Formats: sequence, structure tokens, C-alpha cells
Amino acid sequence: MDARQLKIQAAKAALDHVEDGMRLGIGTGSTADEFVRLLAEKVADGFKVHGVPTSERTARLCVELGVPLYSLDDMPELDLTIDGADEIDGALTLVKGGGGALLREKIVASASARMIVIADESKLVDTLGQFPLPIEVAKFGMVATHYAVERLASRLGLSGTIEQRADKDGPYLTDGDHFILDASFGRIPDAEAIANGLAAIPGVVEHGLFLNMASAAIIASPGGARTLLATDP
Ligand SMILES: O=C(CO)[C@H](O)[C@H](O)COP(=O)(O)O
Repeated sequence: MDARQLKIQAAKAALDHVEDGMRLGIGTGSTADEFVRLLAEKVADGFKVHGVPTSERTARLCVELGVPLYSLDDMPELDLTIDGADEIDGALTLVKGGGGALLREKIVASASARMIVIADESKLVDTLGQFPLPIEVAKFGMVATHYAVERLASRLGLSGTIEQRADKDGPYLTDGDHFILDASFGRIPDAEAIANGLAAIPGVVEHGLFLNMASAAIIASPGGARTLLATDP
């Protein structure tokens, strides 16, 4: 089973949780793309859904495949969000933002009664932090914000590089026209401490730690998909 088949397996299992007429947050990334493709097939068969995309990328794919879309302002309370993740720990704390959509992803997930994460088993980790933590920052004062993030890391005993994300033509820009800093801490032993510290830095728009947001994670593996619940010990 190759990587794409595992993503499809997780996406298929997530589709079982989507009911006719639901208001649905639709995530971003290659796994979420597979979910959109499967959802579009159902929509073509007459299934109704009110989709709210978490990025321009996902919006484009939904439009191309005929999945009906609404803005979050039109549909401010959602039943469910299905999204991918870069890392998932046993408490379903997530690192997200590898695809740069963390701000909209977090806003959409927060507006949803439930969030189900879809991923292959490589995303499941004992301790978060192997994947660089994306931190979305305002363009204004970016260097000062960068220094503030470094001071926070040092206060929390974290080391590693914090680098501005680049695109082929220059600095990477999010859908909200912000920069991203990727913090390679290696280990995030206390996600709450970092999340609180980052939230207190004025130039930080949002960070990729999703705490207490996912209600379940569907983890694909060659042996089949399994579901982890936030309430699991
Ligand atoms: O957070 C994200 C985008 O901002 C994605 O959900 C995350 O990067 C996982 O992507 P993929 O399914 O391609 O591995």
C-alpha cells in the first residue's frame, strides 16, 4: 500500500462520519485533497453538503470538483471539520500548518462541533516536535517577532533553529498575507506552555499547535484504518 492509498483509506473512513446536509469544514493538504475527491463523488450522486474550505487551495479543488462552498461568515457554526495533520500525539494534540493553512484551519476547526483528523500512521508520534512547528507571523516587525519567539524558546529550555519559510520566488506568504516561521525544536515536551507563550507574543498571528481541538483521529495503516478518540487513555 503506497502513501497515497493510505491517505485515501483515512479519507474514506472519515466520509462515513459526514451526514447528508452537514455544515462541513474542509481541511488542507494532500490527505484533505483525497477527502475532497471522495466527497465530490458523493455530491455528484446527490449528497448535500455545505462546505467551508480552510484555504484557497482547498477552495479551488472544491470548485473544480463541484463541492458546494460557503464562507465561514455565511456558515459560522459547523457540524464537523475533516482535516489532516503533520503530527498527532496520544492526547490528539496536533502540529499543523505544513501546508501553511494553520490560521484558517484553526478558525474553522474552532467553529466546528467536532474535528476529525485524517492521517497515515507516520504522523502518530510519542512526543511532538520532530516536524518543525509552523508559526504564522505578521509581516510588520517580523524580525522583532522572530527574536521574541527565540527568547520564549530559550525560557522554555527549547533549542533548535527558527527559520522563515521560503517559496520559490521569495518568502512564503499565507492566504492571510502573513509570513511563517518554522521552529525546529526537535521535541515539544510541553505543548501548552509553548502555545500560551506564543499566543502572548503580539506579532504571532497563530501557531500550529492544536490543543483539545480534535475529537478523533483516523489513522491509516496497511492493516486498516483505526480511530483514536480524544477520550482514549
Ligand atoms: O496542516 C496542514 C496544512 O496547513 C495539513 O493538514 C498538514 O500539513 C498535513 O498535510 P498532508 O495531508 O499533505 O500531509
